[in-house]
Amino acid sequence: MSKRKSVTMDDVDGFSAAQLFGQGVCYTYDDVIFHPGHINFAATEVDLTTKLTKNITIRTPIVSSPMDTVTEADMAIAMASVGGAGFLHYNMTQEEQIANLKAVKAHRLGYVTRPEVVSPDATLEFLDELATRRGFTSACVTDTGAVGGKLLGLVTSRDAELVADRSTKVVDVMTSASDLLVGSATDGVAALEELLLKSKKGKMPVVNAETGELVGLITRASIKQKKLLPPPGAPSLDKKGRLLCGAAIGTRPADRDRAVALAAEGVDALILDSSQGDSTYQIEMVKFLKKTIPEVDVIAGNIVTQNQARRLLDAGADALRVGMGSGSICTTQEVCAVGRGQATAVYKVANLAAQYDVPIIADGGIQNSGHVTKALTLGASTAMCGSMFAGTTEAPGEYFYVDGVRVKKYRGMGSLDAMKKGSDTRYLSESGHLKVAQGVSGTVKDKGSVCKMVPYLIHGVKQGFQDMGAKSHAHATELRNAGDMRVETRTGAAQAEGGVHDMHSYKKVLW
Ligand SMILES: NC(=O)C1=CN([C@@H]2O[C@H](COP(=O)(O)OP(=O)(O)OC[C@H]3O[C@@H](n4cnc5c(N)ncnc54)[C@H](O)[C@@H]3O)[C@@H](O)[C@H]2O)C=CC1
Ligand SMILES: O=c1[nH]c(=O)c2[nH+]cn([C@@H]3O[C@H](COP(=O)(O)O)[C@@H](O)[C@H]3O)c2[nH]1
Ligand SMILES: [K+]
Repeated sequence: MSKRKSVTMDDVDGFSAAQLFGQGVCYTYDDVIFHPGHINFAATEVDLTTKLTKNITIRTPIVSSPMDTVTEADMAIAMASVGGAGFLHYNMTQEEQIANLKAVKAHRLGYVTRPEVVSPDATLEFLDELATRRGFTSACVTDTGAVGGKLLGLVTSRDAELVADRSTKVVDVMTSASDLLVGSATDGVAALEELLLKSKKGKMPVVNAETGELVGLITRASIKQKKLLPPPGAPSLDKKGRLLCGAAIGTRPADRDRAVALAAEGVDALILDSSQGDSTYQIEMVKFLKKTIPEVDVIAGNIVTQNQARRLLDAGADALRVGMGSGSICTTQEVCAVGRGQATAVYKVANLAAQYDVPIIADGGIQNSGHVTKALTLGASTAMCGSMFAGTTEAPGEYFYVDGVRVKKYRGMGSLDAMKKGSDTRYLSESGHLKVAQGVSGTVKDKGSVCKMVPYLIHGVKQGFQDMGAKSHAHATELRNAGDMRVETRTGAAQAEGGVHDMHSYKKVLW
């Protein structure tokens, strides 16, 4: 018999999530910290495949928020390309939102996102204006002035720069289609890229060989750019092989028409975009949508409690969006005195939604990969980001400089700024002329492309899962439900210790 005294452990080392979140205190991501688990697999083996909604599975558990400084077509294309999803905002007309959706659905991976296209009658002056605003050096010319029109030619800065008369029409200076290197859309992207590289040319329009209609553009610069990015992995696609795309709508009567029109163009999921989703308006809307366009999944919200969740789940919601006042630009908790700490909100709502087999989206307050990891391990199936993706190349709006720093605008959808643009037709509009903002407007730094950011972010999350000993989302759920995933709160000093400290100076470079 061994003489060594048997080793005893404290009865309680950390808490189960149920214990921690059942004490009448609400916490957010930074308040809580997870205990490491046992590692017997590599971080690269972690599978983060998850449900966006009841019927949609995606490989990358991150989505972009339907805000007018975050998600239009370019962001939705980029997010689906890296295996996540984007939700088009609706602070624009129905026609504009449909045009954005069509651009996503028409996009082919490997092609330039939304190539510049002009009509043959456009003047060089018009081209100059476009170039200054959008910073491009060439444009395809089609009979309709848009992708889908018959390709007539290509106009580059070289064709146009030395022409003194700026009222000259594009048709008079362009290189016509018959003299161009043109690819056929039936060829794969790899073959098209090879053709372009071999030709030593800079750009190649790609057409439908039978009709001559422009399908897209491949450029030497875009091939080079792709080589600099981490491999994106499998994209998120719909049943027809097109990029997945979601969109937001409201709960006003006109939003019913908008929803039906979006469904006709192939939208995959609709978010009912509200700060407080537990309303008769939303319940009626969920029921209407499930009856009228059952092929489209409906995401209801925002909510933060089980009571709110139950009503929306009973109405038939296919996913719930969780978060009230947690967003970086949100002032709802200050203005309205309602909301909840985001970690508690996610945990509590996820617990109830799991009983309906409905996934939840943790929306707002995500600042780093650790927050995504916490959201997912507390029960969210995806994390929704606003500020993290604002300021990227794919976010709407142009860059400008503030105190020498390159920035883009980022604003809350309930800010006065956004309300002026259009959401005032709904936002607190019951009060007539009185407008009380529930968000702010400001700027965020240039962050480069989301196509580069997301793969690193996801790898950070995979490392977090590995540290906790969870191989997948389902495994994390198992550990959490069994009480094997241990969690504690952190004091202010512990939080400070967990961050960078005692440095004279440092630079935080994440990847
Ligand atoms: N997640 C969050 O913490 C917050 C998000 N936001 C964002 O701000 C934007 C605006 O949010 P909300 O003002 O909550 O938008 P909303 O459209 O849900 O509500 C605006 C007002 O219209 C009323 N309303 C809605 N449907 C109606 C109908 N059918 N008939 C009559 N009245 C109706 C609502 O009760 C509310 O008073 C959204 O993009 C939202 O995501 C704003 C504040 C907080
Ligand atoms: O109180 C608010 N006032 C607003 O004006 C506002 N606009 C957006 N949102 C919500 O914030 C989320 C984005 O949050 P992050 O920037 O932290 O990612 C978004 O996804 C929204 O849920 C708002 N909340
Ligand atoms: K906030």
